[in-house]
Amino acid sequence: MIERATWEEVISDYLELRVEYTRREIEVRLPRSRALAIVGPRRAGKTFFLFQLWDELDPERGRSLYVNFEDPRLMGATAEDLMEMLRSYYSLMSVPKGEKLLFLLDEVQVVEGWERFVRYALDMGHRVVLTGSSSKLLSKEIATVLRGRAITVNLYPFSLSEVLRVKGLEKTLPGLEARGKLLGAVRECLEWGSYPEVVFQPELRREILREILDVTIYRDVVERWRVDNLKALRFLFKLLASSSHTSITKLHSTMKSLGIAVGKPTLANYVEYLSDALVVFPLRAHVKSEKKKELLGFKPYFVDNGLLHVLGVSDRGRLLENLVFTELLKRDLTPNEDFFFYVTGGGGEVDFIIPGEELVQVSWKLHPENRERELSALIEASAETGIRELTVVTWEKGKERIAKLGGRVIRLLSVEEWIKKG
Ligand SMILES: Nc1ncnc2c1ncn2[C@@H]1O[C@H](COP(=O)(O)OP(=O)(O)OP(=O)(O)O)[C@@H](O)[C@H]1O
Repeated sequence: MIERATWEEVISDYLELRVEYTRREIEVRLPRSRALAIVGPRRAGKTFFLFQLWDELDPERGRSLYVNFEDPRLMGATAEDLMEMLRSYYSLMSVPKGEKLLFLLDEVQVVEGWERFVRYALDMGHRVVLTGSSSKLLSKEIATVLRGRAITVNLYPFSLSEVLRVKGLEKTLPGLEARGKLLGAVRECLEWGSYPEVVFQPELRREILREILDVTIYRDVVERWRVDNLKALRFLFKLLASSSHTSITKLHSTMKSLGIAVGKPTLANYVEYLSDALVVFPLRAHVKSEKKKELLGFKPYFVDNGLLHVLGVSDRGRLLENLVFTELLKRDLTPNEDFFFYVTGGGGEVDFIIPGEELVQVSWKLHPENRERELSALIEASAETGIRELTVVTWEKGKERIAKLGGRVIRLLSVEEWIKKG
């Protein structure tokens, strides 16, 4: 039981708390009668985004309260305590009972029965924004426990354009020096990713990324799912980082050949746990037949390039492909729902297909040896799907801006040109 005096202290402490943050470029609507759940991987900035929303929705903080339930003063809080929180707020702030409030509930999953309070608050006409860490509360679970009374917004590490804004480089200025700085910033994202802490404290980036990996693996996967074969999980994680295209069968045989004993169903579960923790995304092929989809395996992508880096990945092509993947995520596209990879009838592969919209091929550089392969896969995929928006994203910019082939036009963009277009 949390006493009223404790609630009053907690509520007023948070009302006074000011957080300096970089504005995120994420649009949200907060409808009445539904809670807004902010969902994302560890350390992406969910708490900081709550503070941004607080400033946007109630800048005076006159009819709202923020509570972080990991506050040690609130240990053991239950749904009944949340009712006491509400009463304490009305009396502390001398607000007439029944006045509509905005609740910002951080790490709400630690409160036993939180969903009952949220449903009650919505029924009473209050507005609710919440975050839950993926160790206990997955986005799909939020939808279930709130019985459809939540909308979710996905929050990932900074997008490239957010990083450029942080560094004051969002408007490209003419001149070699400005271009050099811009390329330097994009290269840093390619190698070190864009977790906010990494962007703000580059001198500590290796340690920060290692800590994020550990928290994700131990708290969101091992503890949550009671994984007992830690050796297999850690090895799998590394293997996923170094594989650009794989399948459970392939992973299983690689591990077997290295003497790591783990069953195929267990491996499939581990991949799912990592994907629930929003750290690894197994991207599937865009095909109707489930059997074919299974046969084509998946392409593992990571939520941030920095994680790949500390896992020892240095292949530039893989890093660039992953960067493009993370940008698609940040455009609010959901892997395996809104985008996939594509395999043509002739066996050519296109890295990303947004069905009905766009085909995107990623290549470090187009040169005579790979040009034909990369472009003809796009042309073939275009003929098969009817998609005419065709792009090749490269790192090294050639002189060519567009390629005309097979009666189609393909845009050749460097990664910084491509993000501007998005
Ligand atoms: N918008 C931002 N502006 C400036 N710094 C930020 C921003 N977002 C995040 N950070 C930095 O990243 C750190 C982690 O952010 P935050 O605590 O919001 O992440 P989280 O997603 O809530 O993490 P967890 O899942 O571990 O609870 C912050 O302590 C801050 O240093």
